[in-house]
Amino acid sequence: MILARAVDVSRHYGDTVALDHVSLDIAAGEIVGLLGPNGAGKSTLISLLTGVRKPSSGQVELLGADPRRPESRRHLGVTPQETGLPGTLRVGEVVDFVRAHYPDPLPRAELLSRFGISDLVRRQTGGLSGGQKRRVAVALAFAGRPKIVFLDEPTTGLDVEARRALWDGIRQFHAEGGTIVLTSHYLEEIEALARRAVVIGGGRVLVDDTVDAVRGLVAVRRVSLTSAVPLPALDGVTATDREGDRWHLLSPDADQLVRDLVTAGVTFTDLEIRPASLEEAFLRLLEEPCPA
Ligand SMILES: Nc1ncnc2c1ncn2[C@@H]1O[C@H](COP(=O)(O)OP(=O)(O)OP(=O)(O)O)[C@@H](O)[C@H]1O
Repeated sequence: MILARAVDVSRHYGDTVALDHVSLDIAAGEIVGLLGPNGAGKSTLISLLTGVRKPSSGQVELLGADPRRPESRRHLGVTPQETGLPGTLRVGEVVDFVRAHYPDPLPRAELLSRFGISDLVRRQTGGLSGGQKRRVAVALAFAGRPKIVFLDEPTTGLDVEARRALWDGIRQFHAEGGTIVLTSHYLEEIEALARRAVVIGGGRVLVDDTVDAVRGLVAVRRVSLTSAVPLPALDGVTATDREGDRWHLLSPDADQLVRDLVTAGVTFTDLEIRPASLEEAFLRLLEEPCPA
């Protein structure tokens, strides 16, 4: 059963094309990770699927109907990238306020304990730290026992322990049959939660595959070295940057690259190899011919 669907959807903001003919189905029981660089269109896609905005063209569906209809939205939970909590209310009061909008909400204590924030129940939200506010905002998406939840960068800015507590809450919801779409800038987060990853870049779906497959695509190494002489053309190198004598090369196979450098007789010093950042890997994907 398809819970959310985008069919050939585009969305423009003035001259900016935020989404460009995107099609996507989210089936019941899935956890789908949306990945992509800043400005790729992830938040826009979420805003269309949750009925906050309308597409410029194409169709969106939530639970088989227009996401703007209250009947569809009753089964929806959302935590946008930025949320405002009423600062003078206590966490317990905010939770009850949100719960009151749903026919069969989770009990307050259960919701708080699932997301590891029971100790905050009597605190005014205005006095919470940024990370604590974020945890409350994410928990609120689950208050009404939704069928599908959209989380836009749920754990950005959280420490490791808080992140794991939120992951546990998300996993429990999924284990009970819930469906989740989340965006993240951390591949680690998508790996921890999702099986399917959709990479969005320049408003288009670049890759829609298993997390394992996407990990393979973005597992690029950054090889840095100092060499006074220009480097020869090397197999597998997808990008080269030079700052004076310092060279930075991107390659999926750093071991082979180093062997090739030695074989080519290049004299180098200060060799450094590290994983390329996700942003570097996405830029590389964006430069490749689009498989979608
Ligand atoms: N309200 C708006 N008005 C004008 N342009 C917008 C608006 N919202 C988004 N955009 C533009 O649309 C494009 C897609 O933005 P979007 O926020 O959907 O990307 P994103 O993938 O969520 O990025 P990030 O990872 O930075 O959150 C960007 O070029 C952005 O500047």
